[in-house]
Amino acid sequence: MSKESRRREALVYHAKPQPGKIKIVPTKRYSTQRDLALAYSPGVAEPCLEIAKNKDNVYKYTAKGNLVAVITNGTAVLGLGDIGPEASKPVMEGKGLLFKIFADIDGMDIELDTKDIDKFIETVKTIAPTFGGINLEDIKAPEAFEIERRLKEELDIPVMHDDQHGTAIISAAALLNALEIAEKKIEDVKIVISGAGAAAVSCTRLYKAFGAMPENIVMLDSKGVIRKDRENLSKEKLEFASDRKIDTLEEAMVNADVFIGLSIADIVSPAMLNSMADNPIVFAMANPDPEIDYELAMSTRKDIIMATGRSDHPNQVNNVLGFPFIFRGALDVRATKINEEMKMAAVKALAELTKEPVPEQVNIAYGETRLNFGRDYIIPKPFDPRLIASVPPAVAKAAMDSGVAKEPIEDWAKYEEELLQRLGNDNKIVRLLHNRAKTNPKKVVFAEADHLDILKAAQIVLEEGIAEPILLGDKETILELMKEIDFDADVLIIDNKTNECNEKKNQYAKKYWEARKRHGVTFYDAQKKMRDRNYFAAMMVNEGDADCLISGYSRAYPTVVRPMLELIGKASGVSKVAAMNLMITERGPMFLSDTSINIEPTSKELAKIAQMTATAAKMFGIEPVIAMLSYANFGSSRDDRANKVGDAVAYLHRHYPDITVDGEVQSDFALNKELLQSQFPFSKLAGKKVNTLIFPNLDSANITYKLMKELNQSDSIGPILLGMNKPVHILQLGAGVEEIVNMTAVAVVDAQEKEKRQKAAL
Ligand SMILES: NC(=O)C1=CN([C@@H]2O[C@H](COP(=O)(O)OP(=O)(O)OC[C@H]3O[C@@H](n4cnc5c(N)ncnc54)[C@H](OP(=O)(O)O)[C@@H]3O)[C@@H](O)[C@H]2O)C=CC1
Ligand SMILES: CC(=O)C(=O)O
Ligand SMILES: [Mg+2]
Repeated sequence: MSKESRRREALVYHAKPQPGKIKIVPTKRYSTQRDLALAYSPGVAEPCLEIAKNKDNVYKYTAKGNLVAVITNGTAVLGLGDIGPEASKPVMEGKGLLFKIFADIDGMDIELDTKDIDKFIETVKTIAPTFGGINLEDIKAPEAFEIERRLKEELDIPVMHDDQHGTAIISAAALLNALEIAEKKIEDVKIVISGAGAAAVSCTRLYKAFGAMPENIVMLDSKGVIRKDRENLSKEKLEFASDRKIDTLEEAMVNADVFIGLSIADIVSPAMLNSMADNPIVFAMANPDPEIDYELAMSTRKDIIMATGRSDHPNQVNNVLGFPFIFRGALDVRATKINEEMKMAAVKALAELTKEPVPEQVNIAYGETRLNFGRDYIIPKPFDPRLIASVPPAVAKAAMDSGVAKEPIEDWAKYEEELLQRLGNDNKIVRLLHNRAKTNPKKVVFAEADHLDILKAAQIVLEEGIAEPILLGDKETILELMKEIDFDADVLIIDNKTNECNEKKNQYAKKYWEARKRHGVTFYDAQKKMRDRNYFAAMMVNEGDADCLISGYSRAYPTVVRPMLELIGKASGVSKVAAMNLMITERGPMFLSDTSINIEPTSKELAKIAQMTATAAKMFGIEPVIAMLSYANFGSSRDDRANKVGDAVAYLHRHYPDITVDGEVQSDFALNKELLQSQFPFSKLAGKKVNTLIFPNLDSANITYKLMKELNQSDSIGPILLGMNKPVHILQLGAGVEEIVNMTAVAVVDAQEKEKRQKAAL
């Protein structure tokens, strides 16, 4: 993606559909008069009085315990410098977003319009009763040091300057691992630190705590090497002043083993890298642009172990890996501080986690085939779901052992489960899907490309690397709409209504006629059909001119399914196709079938639908646990409709013993694992978390998924066609851009899977 398109995309991302990145939502019922009488006057007086009696009750009755203030004055925003409180707000909202998605903490950004240390401290102290923790952010040194020190002394909630300690923790973990790979000892290595601000000073202090020798360290600020004989050094700079009689970065880099960049962009040259010792470790962490460009560094030396603060290269050494998890652990034991012991525990947990086998879903999420501890993987990836279960417990335990925890944890297994549940409702599965598509993008024909939303989606999938779009539709309209959204990429546009396309139309018509001539289709009919974009698009897929097809945006579902069934047909061994919806729910992703095709399936068809749904769930990296739903439980009714579901289960148990499936079962039992365990302990679902629901007929499935979508605002992907011979997917009438993008990713992954199966069959 070019810098200019990233700029535009970032601005639109922040501006639309509503400005900013976070909002506040209520967590309690509020619909009736009775609810409001509890939420507000008179009921609200009761918790007020309890808290007035004992301040600690504020943790029991309010959101304080999970609320962290992200506070700045905008004086050192990323590497952009002193850009002021308003301009820093997107970064602070971003931290709030990261707090939420990685650790389920509510992060509230607060931008203060003051550079006066006392005023800053006084303000934070005044608002501190609201919060469970204070995350100081992007405040320049040396003010940041005094602000943090005094607030830590004067407040009894955890206070952490993220740029200092978050960065120190992450970079120390990465450094320890990089040194292990380079086979060097921290006591021996020569370290150059570029930057002498908040981040650099704290990082260097922590490296010293892990064994780095002061005489091996050279630190530089904007004026060059910080020498002991330099005048007017702050006390923090003096702490790292060097005896060496050198002045420049160029001189400092000669024979250095480690370069730590916490300063500004583009100050390291290839020549400097070449002057470093063997297996040099280079952490160029300035944001958004590092001290040396990643590609430039990697092309300069092959033996380099390189990291940046950015997410678009391997080894992202960025405090995003730290602050969400450190505060999670601190809040969960009501720590009064974040102390050295807690920081060291976080470093060790991160360093050790890197050496554990990486779960497949992390590989998929990052489009990697096999992440393994080594030069390109010295620190876990932020989307690693194991982080939440590793770092907060380590931090919480250290808080307890060092005596700063007010509410110690007793049941660690339960705590770990609670941590994992906190992340149940995010968009991991969508991310996983997109990243999987990106590993091997396919050619997708959009059969209704002369619609704005389709074009917007096509632009996104192209720019994201999910797919290579082919735009089918009225060329003039397409070009006009593309101009409207600045979609200026060179993509293939096909207008099957024009004469330009006659050759292809004839070729496809001939093929179609060959296949259908004994079904009453004349060559003239076939030619006419090829003017219909769904027929034309289906032939493109059949003939290999496109890998997948997306249609249905502007037409009713059945009118689009029909030509697809006629031309593309079912996969071998499939008697009936079906459709599945993936719902993103509070309890995690759920697969629902058959939501769109089979009105009253027989028991055998129902079994087949379950089996196809199981295969599709695996495509999303999820092991299906299937409940076959009914109004009855395990033979409690002799009615034909309940028997049908019971027979389907018996068929599945006989023919597909590896699938975890049971029923017939009512939906409340299926979704409540304790209830099921207590009443039907013999069931294959007992004690398991059901993630796939197979409905007895189309009425129940379709009504349920639409109700969930509308009532719960659950995101839905689908209906995803199951059992087709080629990756063809049909949108819901008027689907939104996000839905179209997601369906395109489904189509691409479907194509990848079909390709894999074909290769395996050869
Ligand atoms: N990857 C990550 O997780 C993180 C990265 N960072 C990055 O680190 C950088 C510094 O942040 P922070 O410490 O908060 O900011 P500060 O403002 O506290 O410090 C900036 C430091 O950079 C020094 N500097 C400026 N120009 C040069 C130069 N040409 N050569 C050497 N040093 C120079 C300044 O020198 P002087 O003292 O003379 O003014 C100052 O010491 C930013 O780019 C930020 O994005 C920060 C935190 C986390
Ligand atoms: C990552 C971060 O906090 C910074 O660059 O300031
Ligand atoms: Mg920062």
